[in-house]
Amino acid sequence: MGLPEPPALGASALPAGTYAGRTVFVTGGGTGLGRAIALEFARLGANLVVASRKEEHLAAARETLAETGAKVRTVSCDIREPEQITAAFDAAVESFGPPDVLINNAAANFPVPAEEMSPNAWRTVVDITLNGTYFCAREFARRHLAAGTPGSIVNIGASYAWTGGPGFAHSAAAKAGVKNMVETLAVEWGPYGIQVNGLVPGLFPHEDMTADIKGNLAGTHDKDPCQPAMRVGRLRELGWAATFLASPYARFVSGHTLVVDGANWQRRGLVNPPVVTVRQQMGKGPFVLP
Ligand SMILES: CCC/C=C/C(=O)SCCNC(=O)CCNC(=O)[C@H](O)C(C)(C)COP(=O)([O-])OP(=O)([O-])OC[C@H]1O[C@@H](n2cnc3c(N)ncnc32)[C@H](O)[C@@H]1OP(=O)([O-])[O-]
Ligand SMILES: NC(=O)C1=CN([C@@H]2O[C@H](COP(=O)(O)OP(=O)(O)OC[C@H]3O[C@@H](n4cnc5c(N)ncnc54)[C@H](OP(=O)(O)O)[C@@H]3O)[C@@H](O)[C@H]2O)C=CC1
Repeated sequence: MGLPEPPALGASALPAGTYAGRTVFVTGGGTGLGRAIALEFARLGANLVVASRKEEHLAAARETLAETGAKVRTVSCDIREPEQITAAFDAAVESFGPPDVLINNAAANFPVPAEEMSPNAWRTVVDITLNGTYFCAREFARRHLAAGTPGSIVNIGASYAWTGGPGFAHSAAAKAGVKNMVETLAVEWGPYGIQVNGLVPGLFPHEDMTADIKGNLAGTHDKDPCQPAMRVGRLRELGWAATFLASPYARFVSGHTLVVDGANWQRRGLVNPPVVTVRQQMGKGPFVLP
């Protein structure tokens, strides 16, 4: 049986128009989870700013979000580059005024045994996932602090921030940093009216997943018997969680990371299954020095 299906796409837990006149800035909002989150804000009346590197992803955001009637601005931006983030926020202000909400969703990840990872591979993932998230939060907060206006930040995380992530040493370490940053920034910026929370998706397969991650999830299916929920997440479930966390109804929720994963990360057996190394899971033979 498992956990019941949620209400249909288009239903909302929040009143219609909750985000009317508000602007939401979503990094990586042209694909996958970022786009699903942006869509839920758009349905609730927000203006959307979507920032990422690739024009094809920005075009996908414009197409999806236009269907809701929302006003959308897309801007090319690599979140590793603070000056590009500043320019992206300038573009947002030009279109809609200062963003009220920042969804720090963009991230990078690929499976690789830790002993095989190049220094540049480590740096790249940490630079996008941890540094980029901080640079965006910094840009958002500096503008609000200077103007004396409130705001809300939601950082998208991953549950291996707590557990570690064999095969994902770079991303797991970066996401642990992202979760820790939520707790620090919520305290530092709360006095200025800025709420900072985290949102951790469980398994939410989608068509935009990179080939690496798709390969890693081969065998997963809709009614996944490996999940305590006996199913994977539905994208709208994440959209509802994000729009709640950033809404007026969650103003006293800050410094919290909400996990939406059907309890998957808590899963333990009475008896441990045999250990299968990351190399074996990836079909690799013994490590040899190059
Ligand atoms: C699982 C559940 C949790 C999910 C969490 C998620 O985040 S899902 C979200 C997932 N979504 C995304 O990740 C979307 C965004 N991801 C991306 O844009 C790319 O995957 C990126 C992260 C590589 C960045 O691109 P870029 O053009 O900036 O970088 P670049 O191409 O120049 O590579 C830099 C270095 O990395 C190396 N390297 C790369 N791949 C592999 C590999 N498979 N193996 C080993 N190494 C690899 C590459 O060789 C190079 O090192 P070198 O050779 O110089 O020593
Ligand atoms: N899908 C899942 O099951 C899970 C996802 N997550 C997290 O959810 C979030 C979204 O993941 P998902 O939708 O699956 O992944 P996607 O690969 O679909 O999305 C990643 C997005 O980040 C953008 N991005 C990547 N690098 C940069 C950069 N340097 N600058 C600006 N934008 C960038 C990409 O756009 P572009 O290429 O145009 O730059 C893309 O839109 C991530 O934080 C991920 O870690 C966590 C746990 C599970």
